[in-house]
Amino acid sequence: MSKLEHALSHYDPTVLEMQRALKLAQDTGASPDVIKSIETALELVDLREKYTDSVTSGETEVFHKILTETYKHDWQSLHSDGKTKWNLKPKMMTGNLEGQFLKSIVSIQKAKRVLDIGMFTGYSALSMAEALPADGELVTVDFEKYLETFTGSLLRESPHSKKIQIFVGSPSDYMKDTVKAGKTFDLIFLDADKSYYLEYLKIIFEEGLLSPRGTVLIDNAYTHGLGYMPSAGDNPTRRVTTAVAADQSLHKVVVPLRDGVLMLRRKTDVVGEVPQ
Ligand SMILES: C[S@@+](CC[C@H](N)C(=O)[O-])C[C@H]1O[C@@H](n2cnc3c(N)ncnc32)[C@H](O)[C@@H]1O
Repeated sequence: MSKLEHALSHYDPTVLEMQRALKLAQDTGASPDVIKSIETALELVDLREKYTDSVTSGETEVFHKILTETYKHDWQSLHSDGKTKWNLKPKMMTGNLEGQFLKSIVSIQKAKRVLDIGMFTGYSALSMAEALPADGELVTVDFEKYLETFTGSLLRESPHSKKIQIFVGSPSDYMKDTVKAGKTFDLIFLDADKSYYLEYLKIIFEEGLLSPRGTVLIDNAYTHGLGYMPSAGDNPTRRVTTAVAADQSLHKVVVPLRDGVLMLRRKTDVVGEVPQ
């Protein structure tokens, strides 16, 4: 598979387990029918992904460039040389399927102000910015100083970058300052370090960062299975999803797209009224 296909199967634990089962079946001399059946299951996953991609709107040239440049870059050396805090990896990009989903939500929401936490090379930021009106604004936050120039120049390839503002630093500081300044966001996408999400959600819902009728999207609700595998034990993903599931003020839905996207809204914004 070409790297640029940017498929989900590389982190779906079910697929990894099926690949393991296939190898076990081959190594232990299982019947040809068993081997064929496992191969068919793996092929079906691949076909489903290709089908999903073929029906979904395709990516434009600028996104192809983001993908290509991100895959070409030597992130490992940057990290080893101390130029990035995180060992950044191309597979961290949201990619076309999720990008188109984010874009749809921005347009359905009729959002004018969007906050993107975890910029990396700007795939999610630009996907959402493309759906904003001309006077819309998207702020993308990342703690990696290195990305300011690298991602900034990639984003400038698109005219929609005029709506994008890059903030390098701590997301909670940015969020708190925004609340103090009396500004809100209509859509907030979280795609960074999950250990901080409960703190972000407090600022978003309790301190008022989210506009009335706003929406929050949290990426990696599955986190390669950490959200639901019994063997995974306690981890940041599960702490966030457990807290969210218990919060009766929120309407929540896990969208099983790529690594899972958790959509949150205030329940009062979702539950309709009964006609009198
Ligand atoms: C999964 S990537 C984001 C991918 C991006 N949304 C996209 O579509 O390509 C996570 C990003 O979050 C950033 N990050 C991680 N921890 C952070 C933190 N505590 N504060 C700010 N940014 C952080 C990383 O530098 C990385 O660029």
